[in-house]
Amino acid sequence: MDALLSIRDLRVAYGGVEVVHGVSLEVREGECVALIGANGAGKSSTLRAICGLVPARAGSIRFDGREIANAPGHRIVRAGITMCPEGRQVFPQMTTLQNLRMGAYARSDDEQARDLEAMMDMFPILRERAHQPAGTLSGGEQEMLAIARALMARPRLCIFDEPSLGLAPRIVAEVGETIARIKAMGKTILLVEQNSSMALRLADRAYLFEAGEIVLSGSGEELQAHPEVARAYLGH
Ligand SMILES: Nc1ncnc2c1ncn2[C@@H]1O[C@H](COP(=O)(O)OP(=O)(O)OP(=O)(O)O)[C@@H](O)[C@H]1O
Repeated sequence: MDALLSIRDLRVAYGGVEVVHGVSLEVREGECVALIGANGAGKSSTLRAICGLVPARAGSIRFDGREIANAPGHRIVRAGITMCPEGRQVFPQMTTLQNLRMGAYARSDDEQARDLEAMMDMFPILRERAHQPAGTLSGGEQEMLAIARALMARPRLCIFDEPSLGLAPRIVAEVGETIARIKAMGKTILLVEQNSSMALRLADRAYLFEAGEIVLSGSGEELQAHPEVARAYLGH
């Protein structure tokens, strides 16, 4: 079976300086795939190129059999790719409810109402905070809101960029459980995470980035057991 997302020889540059040097990876339907590696290794730049937020200097990004490299952002969103961005990026002045509706602005009112209920059931704290400006929510609550807002788009591929960043350990565990639940719902997930042990526990497969290249790939378990990964990224 063809992968849902298939990247071949992707190169990304900022102002002529290349930071992603020919990356190839795949995400199959229903999989949770993690990208791990040190700060600045090129994981976020790879995600940004998939979403059309930075240009692909070279290479191919195929989603559901169609080329999307350098396609306009709205076409990529319409194809079914939704990003839950680093730093949550909720709209601080808008209420929780308004933020959630923004996730589904392109869909019918009936569908929106149904999904809003489903999200409030999945994240009871968001029901409690429904009419509160999102900027007044705690970091963990904002992360849940950002995840729920991404799901409101009913994505075929849900991309998470550093969902645990800056959160207390207890909340990080909650975010991990949430991603596991989303995976159990059958969603396809691409996850970038500094917390390598959480990412590798969640992931069916993972890729290790170093200096703009993929240097290792395998199942989450294989990478957890790999001596170099254990030493450099898991602190064992
Ligand atoms: N907007 C930008 N302009 C110029 N250079 C950038 C820009 N964004 C990222 N870079 C550089 O590109 C390289 C790859 O960064 P990227 O954010 O993709 O890495 P990362 O693996 O996701 O790390 P992090 O976890 O810090 O986000 C780094 O050297 C970074 O400094």
